[in-house]
Amino acid sequence: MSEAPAPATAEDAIAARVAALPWARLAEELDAQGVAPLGPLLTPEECAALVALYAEESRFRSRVVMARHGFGRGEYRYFANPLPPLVAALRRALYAPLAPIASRWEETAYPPTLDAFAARCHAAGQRRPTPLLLRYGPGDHNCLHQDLYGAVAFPLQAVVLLGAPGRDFTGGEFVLAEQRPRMQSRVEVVPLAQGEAAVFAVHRRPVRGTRGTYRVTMRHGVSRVRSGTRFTLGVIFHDAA
Ligand SMILES: O=C(O)CCC(=O)C(=O)O
Ligand SMILES: [Fe+2]
Repeated sequence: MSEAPAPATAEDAIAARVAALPWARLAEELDAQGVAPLGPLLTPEECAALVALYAEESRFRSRVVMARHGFGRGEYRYFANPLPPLVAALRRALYAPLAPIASRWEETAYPPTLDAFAARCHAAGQRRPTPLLLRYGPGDHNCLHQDLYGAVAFPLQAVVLLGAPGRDFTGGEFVLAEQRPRMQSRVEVVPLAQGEAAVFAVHRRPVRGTRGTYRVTMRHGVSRVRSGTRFTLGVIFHDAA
């Protein structure tokens, strides 16, 4: 038999897709830029199924209207446990190859599996799940921010664009800003197509300079949506207090 067996479940399919990514090259890109586009990760059907969940209130533990908090304009909802299988699979599969990078960056040992890291979060009182769906309409945007929810933090997170730019919405670019000590800030726009993901630094990353390694501060956000509605899935690995 020459063909690989078909994955038994949707979770297996996600795990196989994540495992097939070029992790050595992605690690180099994360080290150099603090962000790495992963390319296509979800099918248009999987994206549509996640967008459809947005209307199902019982799936979520809380809803945030961004303007009320000065976070920008738009809305997001944190999934309740149990997470949708696709989201749980993506979170678990992405954690494993990112843990060694996170350990290097923070000079500490992150556990090799998401379950073990979740246990660490829970022991610190961070028990609420953090994966979320975000929805932006015309004029909406997400101010530069860092997704930290307690003392225990994983330094990398992922985002998946669920709609098609140009068809479902215009504008709404994902952006990162890097603040270097005693220097002006640098921005990076990360173009994504429907179903494509990017991994990026949550709050800081190490940069090798001539006098050793120093840390730069990272923030991410979304530029103004010009038309249509933009949905994303955010995958944060630490749970919230
Ligand atoms: O909507 C986006 O592209 C960014 C969402 C975000 O801030 C996040 O996933 O943490
Ligand atoms: Fe965020």
